[in-house]
Amino acid sequence: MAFFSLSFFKIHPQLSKIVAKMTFFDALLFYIVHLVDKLDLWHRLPVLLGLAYMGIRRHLHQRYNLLHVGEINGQKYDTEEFCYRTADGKCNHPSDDTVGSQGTFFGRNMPPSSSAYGLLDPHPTVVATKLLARKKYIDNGKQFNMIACSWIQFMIHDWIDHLEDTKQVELTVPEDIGSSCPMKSFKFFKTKRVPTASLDMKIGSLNTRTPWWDGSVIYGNNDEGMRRVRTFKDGHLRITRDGLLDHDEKGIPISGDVRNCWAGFSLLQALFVKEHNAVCDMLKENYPDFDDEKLYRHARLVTSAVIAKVHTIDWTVELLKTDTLLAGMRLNWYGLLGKKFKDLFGPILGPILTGLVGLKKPRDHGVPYSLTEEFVSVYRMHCLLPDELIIRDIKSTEPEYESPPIQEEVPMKEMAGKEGERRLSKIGMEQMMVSMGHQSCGALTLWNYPSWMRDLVVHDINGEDRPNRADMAALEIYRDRERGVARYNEFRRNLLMVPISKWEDLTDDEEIIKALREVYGDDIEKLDLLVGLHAEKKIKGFAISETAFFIFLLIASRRLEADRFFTTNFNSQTYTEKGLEWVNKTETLKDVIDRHFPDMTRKWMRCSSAFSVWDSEPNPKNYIPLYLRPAT
Ligand code: HEM
Repeated sequence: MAFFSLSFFKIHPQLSKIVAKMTFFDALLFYIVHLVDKLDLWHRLPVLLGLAYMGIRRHLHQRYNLLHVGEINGQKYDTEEFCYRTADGKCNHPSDDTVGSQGTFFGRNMPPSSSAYGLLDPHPTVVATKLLARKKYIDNGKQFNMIACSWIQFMIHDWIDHLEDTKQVELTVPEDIGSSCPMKSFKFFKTKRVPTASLDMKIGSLNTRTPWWDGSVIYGNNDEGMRRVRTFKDGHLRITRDGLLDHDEKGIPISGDVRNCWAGFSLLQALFVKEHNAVCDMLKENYPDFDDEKLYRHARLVTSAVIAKVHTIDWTVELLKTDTLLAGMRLNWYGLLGKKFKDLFGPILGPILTGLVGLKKPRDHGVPYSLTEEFVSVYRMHCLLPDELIIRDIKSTEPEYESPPIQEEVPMKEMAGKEGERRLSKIGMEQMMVSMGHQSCGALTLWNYPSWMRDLVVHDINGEDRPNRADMAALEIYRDRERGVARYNEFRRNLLMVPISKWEDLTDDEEIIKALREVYGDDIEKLDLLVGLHAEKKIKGFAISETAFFIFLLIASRRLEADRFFTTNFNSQTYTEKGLEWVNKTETLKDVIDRHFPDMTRKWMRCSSAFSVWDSEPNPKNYIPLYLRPAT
């Protein structure tokens, strides 16, 4: 019926303003996308049509949702000389050595928020208490396990972290909700705001990690970090005999990034150190004249590509479990013609037919590569974390594929920081991996923010405990506002989405609507982004909101196509023939686990991906070719 009402054809004035700046062709594409959105249709279309929709949307975002922050003043350099990933991310962009290096600006996907609401409107602790705080743990069912949860933290610590100011802020809980808050007040460092020489974006913030997909989570973000983790023998990284990370005299792990670590996160770091060292050994065997430096550089390229591939065609496919997204993610890596064609003939036919990886030249769509403020905000996924980690007894003599029995439930707080490291060394790598594989992680929904994170010991950049604890739920609300990230409805409009016009457009849940009214009244424009993302009705199969997904659609491709080492230099000259073969033969996290623990998945994993709950059913066989499948 909505089809025939006048309001159906109306476009929000902010959207009209954006469309007015588009070319005629792009405006036409926008109207197609907008019509499909109004009918809430794209995710219900057959795979090929769904892909076409995503292709058009990504094109529009590449044109209208990439904003550069800061100056562009790097130097030209010799790309032949720097045909490896440098310690601080310099020398990747083909003509500007600084793009994407440590300490460069976060970009933006939209202008800073234009709303006039204050930093404390409504108070972040009120939002946290009334809308975010966990009432009862809600999990993700069989779709996503604790390895998947740790994986995304592993990625975040590869890509992004904001530089802090030396000035502190104190948030004091208003009296009327005081009794329901774990802390009466808490102090934290402001985000450092840095002036830029640019006229459009006068201020921005800096990324202390290298935003490239360069494995900095295990290799470090600069020369000093890189030196800490290397053994300088045979290209290897430091690891202990039990296969876990080494620690310094204070008990802090020695790895590329150690801030706010917990046992599940350091487990993945250790797994990929093992992977790096195994690549070094393979290279040494095949290229005996390679010295330590050459082995290290090539193994870093290979291991970073394995990480990027696992994320693209394994993790993301489990996060967004529909045929259309399975096709979309495989298309990004292999193209429409698929793996067999690409393995045989190489990436010869451009992005659509043979994928983004291996393109002749990197593509940044006219905007130098960085990760963005909005990307950080949609990755605020602390609700994935449970209250307890369930440790399984893997020595039990249960028949194959039955879940190993529960041995112990450990509060997550005890699995974090130095205490978590101590516990992990007792549990060991195998038992921890199998346990995490069998536990579902938390769902990204309201009232599911882990209570233990509302009184959290936070780390500084060196992994040391800070004296001031934080209410993370309230802090996250504050951070988005402080950084000028648009609130939910403005965010949607800037992303060319249909805005909500009443709470009922966001959710059918009456209890949630009542709580939203209590906090924001009837002012839907005031709704915080984090709350909106967690309240939004989800597309079937998606563990995240559609709004967050559209940022992913843009950035997931960009991380590959803007990187010289996934495009021009994704070849056997740069990676070595055997190195490239290693990447091409590794498809999933299961492949990596199998390499280092040959019996583990055979014995304990029943499902198809290491990111789903391990005792769940494997994906059913589907004889219809992927691209010809109907709507799911
Ligand atoms: C035990 C596990 C974890 C702990 C203790 C932890 C703790 C923290 C802390 C203290 C911050 C900085 C807060 C601030 O000052 O703004 C932070 C930031 C962040 N965390 Fe986590 N986190 C954990 C897991 C995760 C997971 C699973 C994700 C999933 C995506 C995640 C995503 C983020 C993001 C996106 C930021 C913002 C980074 C930035 O501001 O640049 N974290 N986390």
